[in-house]
Amino acid sequence: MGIDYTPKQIVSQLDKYVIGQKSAKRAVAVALRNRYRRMQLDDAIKEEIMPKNILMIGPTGVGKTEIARRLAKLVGAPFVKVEATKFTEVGYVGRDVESMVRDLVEMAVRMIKEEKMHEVMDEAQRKANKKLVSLLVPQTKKQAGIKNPFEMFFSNQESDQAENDASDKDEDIKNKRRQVEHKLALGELEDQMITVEIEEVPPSMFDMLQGSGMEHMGMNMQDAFGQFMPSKKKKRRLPVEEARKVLTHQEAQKLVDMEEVAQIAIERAEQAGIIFIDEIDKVVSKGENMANVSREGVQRDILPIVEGSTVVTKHGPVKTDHMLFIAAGAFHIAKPSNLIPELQGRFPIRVELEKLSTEDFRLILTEPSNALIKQYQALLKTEGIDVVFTDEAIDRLAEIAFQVNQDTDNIGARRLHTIMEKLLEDLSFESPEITMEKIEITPNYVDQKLKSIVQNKDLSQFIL
Ligand SMILES: Nc1ncnc2c1ncn2[C@@H]1O[C@H](COP(=O)(O)OP(=O)(O)OP(=O)(O)O)[C@@H](O)[C@H]1O
Repeated sequence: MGIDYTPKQIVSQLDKYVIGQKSAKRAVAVALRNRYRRMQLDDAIKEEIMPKNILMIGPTGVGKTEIARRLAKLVGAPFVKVEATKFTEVGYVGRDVESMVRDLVEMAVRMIKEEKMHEVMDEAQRKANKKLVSLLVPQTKKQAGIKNPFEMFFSNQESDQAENDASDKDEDIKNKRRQVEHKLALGELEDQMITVEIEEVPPSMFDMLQGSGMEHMGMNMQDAFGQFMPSKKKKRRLPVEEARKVLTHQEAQKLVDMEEVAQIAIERAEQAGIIFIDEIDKVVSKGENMANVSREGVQRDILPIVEGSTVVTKHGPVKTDHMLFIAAGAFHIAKPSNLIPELQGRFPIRVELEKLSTEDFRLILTEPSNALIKQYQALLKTEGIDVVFTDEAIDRLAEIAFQVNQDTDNIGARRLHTIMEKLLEDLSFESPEITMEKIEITPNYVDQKLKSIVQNKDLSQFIL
């Protein structure tokens, strides 16, 4: 799935979402292609080739995460983003570094489960429809006694004789079921209320211990306690239309072999997983005090995972050797050379991301497939309003974003989110009552909504 993209193809796909940042895009494209190249080799040499991890250096909000996340999506690779600062050294309270691998596997399991559920959807739907029929026309007299919508259609057909004569009754039920099936197929029973049983799977001991730094203990405890935590069943009354969705989901879950899912997920995480470690520069020490020593400890703990080790997860052991790690940081104060040497060696590809210019902001607002302006336009269109931005208005917004970033904190393209929200706040509130079909956003409109805030530094720190 996309794994055979050439680097050029990858870059051009990334261009759809991320403006500029050419060298970072090229680096991840090559890393991905190398994976594909490795796959073509025979096992002996394949095992020898380790992925070349990437260090992205650049200020906040310039597209580091976006590039990695889009890349993963493009090729169906499991992806997690973690903050290096959330980890503490082994033995201290906080997340242990291995949790990033467990999170990746969880992500892979969700992904594969979704894929598998999709594959069995037709069969699940057929089964759900069958179940709906038997809920609407229960088999036994006792069940038939439960008030159900079917009675509204067929209760007059029930007779004492049918009660006594088993085969007549069977025939009767068959007929009723056929009729209900027909009505269901025609969509005539969609609003009927029925009672369905919903199974709630309780969290496992392992899940409960996640994040407590005691996950490894959970491995054994899960076995010990698992049997005391049966799944709960809850009854809910729902219209047929909703009940069908619930039943289809339940049937699909039953059809999916979770052991197979776990196995494929582990393989996918091992071979294609991408772990994005943000704020790596914040765990860099200069060795001056205790706090710094503990930061270095985090790097030492991360090292074996990046070098390749086996992490125990509830789905089984996972090897990290061929996962791709992308570490990122602003490196304003610390430098990559302040990382412990072994870790530096594991991130041989260094790419710098550029600060974003006014022109970049203009492009980010308009060009990407998911550009903010397109998103707001789509939202307001649902109220029947066409919001049109003049080129000058977009220029003005880009200038404001740039200026506020300079005057307050530079949060990169994230500034555009707050600015757009403020700009369209009133319109979003009033749009259901507005009768105009087209609203033009002009530089004047932009100034009217934002100028006073931009000019007041204290205010813009809070609002924009
Ligand atoms: N070059 C860009 N092109 C398009 N959108 C961008 C770009 N840079 C940032 N954005 C948008 O800004 C937001 C933040 O970007 P992103 O998460 O990539 O930041 P980052 O560089 O990883 O920063 P941090 O390290 O603080 O997480 C996202 O919504 C992203 O879509």
